[in-house]
Amino acid sequence: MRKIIVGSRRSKLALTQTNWVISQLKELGAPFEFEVREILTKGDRILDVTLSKVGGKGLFVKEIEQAMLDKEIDMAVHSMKDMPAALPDGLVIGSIPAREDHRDVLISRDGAGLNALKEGAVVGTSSLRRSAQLLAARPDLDIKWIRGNIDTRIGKLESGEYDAIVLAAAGLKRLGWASDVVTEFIEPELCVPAVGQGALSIECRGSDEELLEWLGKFTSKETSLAVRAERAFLDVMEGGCQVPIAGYASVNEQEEIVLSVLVGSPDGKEIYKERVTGTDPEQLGVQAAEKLISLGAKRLIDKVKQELDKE
Ligand SMILES: NCc1[nH]cc(CCC(=O)O)c1CC(=O)O
Repeated sequence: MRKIIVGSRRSKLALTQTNWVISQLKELGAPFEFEVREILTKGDRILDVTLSKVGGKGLFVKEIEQAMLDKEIDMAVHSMKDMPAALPDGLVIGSIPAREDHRDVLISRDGAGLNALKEGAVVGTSSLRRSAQLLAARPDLDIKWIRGNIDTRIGKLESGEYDAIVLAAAGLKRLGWASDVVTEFIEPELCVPAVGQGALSIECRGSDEELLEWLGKFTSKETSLAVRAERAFLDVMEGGCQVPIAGYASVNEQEEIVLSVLVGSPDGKEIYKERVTGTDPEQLGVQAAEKLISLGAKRLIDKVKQELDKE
């Protein structure tokens, strides 16, 4: 029986996602043995500075992709939102399973939701996207950087370092946290999620037809369409981590893709937002990007990039 080596980051979330995919493949009857090989990525090593300053997207996937090209591993399960828009030659996304909750959540110490947080409350987040949109809704908030895994973040909230924290619902749910730890689920109308948030990407070599055949069996058609539209948008914007960029799509009852996108300044004072509907995911992503660009979003991205280069 062929042995599939699955590369994974060492975090609890990454290993949980990896083992979930393996169990799905086994349940489908895939004729493979599996071995999980842990890989330490740059994103895991760098914990002391904001990720936006050390090269943005791709930090969690590059080493894993190299190991796949070198045939040290055969496949890997990533959080879709950690994947850059472009894949290296030779690798493909073999499966996009059905999406987990796409929303961000707020967890506060005293049970106050976003609107009820006290004036100047300290809110922990590690994403410019969240910071921009939270500040657009509540300019008085004191956004403070927070990193570490979910347990660490909740620990920092409980110790009083923060009045509230904002993180992805999907991570919490996958790790089995009960939804009663959540104070408020933040809908996309208030905070557009990150491109790919809540979705998984199963990557393998494009030449591995045997594995691809099995991976294709648990692809979700709806999630694939949505994520393709979001990533086509991301590909045009090329924002990486430096600029707050958000994109979320779903498929409606008429089987059309509805894509909401946003670009803003980190302080939330300048926000560009659009919603487009269509049937071709790649065209729709490009159309959304062009709309934002015509509103002035590209100027904002270039400005933020220049400011970072100066530092
Ligand atoms: N930024 C890191 C990250 N990458 C993927 C998830 C889990 C949620 C997901 O799969 O989208 C998280 C945690 C978070 O944002 O709170």
